[in-house]
Amino acid sequence: MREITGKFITLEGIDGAGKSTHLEWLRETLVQRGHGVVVTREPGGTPLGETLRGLLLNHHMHLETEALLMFASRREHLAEVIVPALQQGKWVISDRFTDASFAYQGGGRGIDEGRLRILEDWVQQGLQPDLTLLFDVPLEVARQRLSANASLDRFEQEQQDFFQRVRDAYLRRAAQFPSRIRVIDSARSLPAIRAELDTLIAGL
Ligand SMILES: Nc1ncnc2c1ncn2[C@@H]1O[C@H](COP(=O)(O)OP(=O)(O)O)[C@@H](O)[C@H]1O
Ligand SMILES: Cc1cn([C@H]2C[C@H](O)[C@@H](COP(=O)(O)OP(=O)(O)O)O2)c(=O)[nH]c1=O
Repeated sequence: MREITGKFITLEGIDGAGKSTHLEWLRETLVQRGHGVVVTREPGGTPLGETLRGLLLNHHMHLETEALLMFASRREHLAEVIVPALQQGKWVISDRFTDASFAYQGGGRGIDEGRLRILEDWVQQGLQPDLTLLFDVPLEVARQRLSANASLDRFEQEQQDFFQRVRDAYLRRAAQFPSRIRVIDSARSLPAIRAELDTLIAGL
């Protein structure tokens, strides 16, 4: 297998935390530094993954089916997009990755963490992001930001207690992997957040 020479950055947080807002800025900043950059997302990132995303965001399904499809989409994404780009020395930025499965399917839906770890090992075979930016905001702030958005998907329509469990699970995971997952206080102004992101990516 070819060596991995690129860097893998993932963005995480509850819906409305501000991930998408920072994604384009991050891409431009890395391009300005001379890196080849691939921006992608989960669920999705490949033609098959985008079809699975449509089902995951709109169809009701058993909670374990949901978890399995998230990892099926991820398997395809790694094989078709993430690993080849990293082998070419590119920097890959993914809007969500496996921490989202631990937060939403684990924390939110209550799937046993051990089962998710089996899927993680199977699909990733040890590959982990170099840096995960966890955009963290209180639920009320995220809800207010989302309310500007007219059509909410199956996850965004969940109740506050669901998002509280998701946020708590993200923060537990950040405490478990402190050198990989950096918690960004996303209730601050955009310039303040960008200054912190700048420092974090400079350290990669
Ligand atoms: N730091 C911030 N301050 C004020 N508004 C923000 C901030 N970050 C994001 N927003 C706004 O909140 C909304 C949701 O942000 P978005 O990036 O789409 O969230 P996510 O991708 O995490 O669901 C958008 O309207 C965005 O402009
Ligand atoms: C990657 C992933 C996403 N999700 C959920 C979280 C989000 O609510 C949803 C779609 O993510 P996202 O792309 O952040 O939604 P949007 O485009 O509306 O900002 O998928 C999981 O539940 N598990 C996962 O493993």
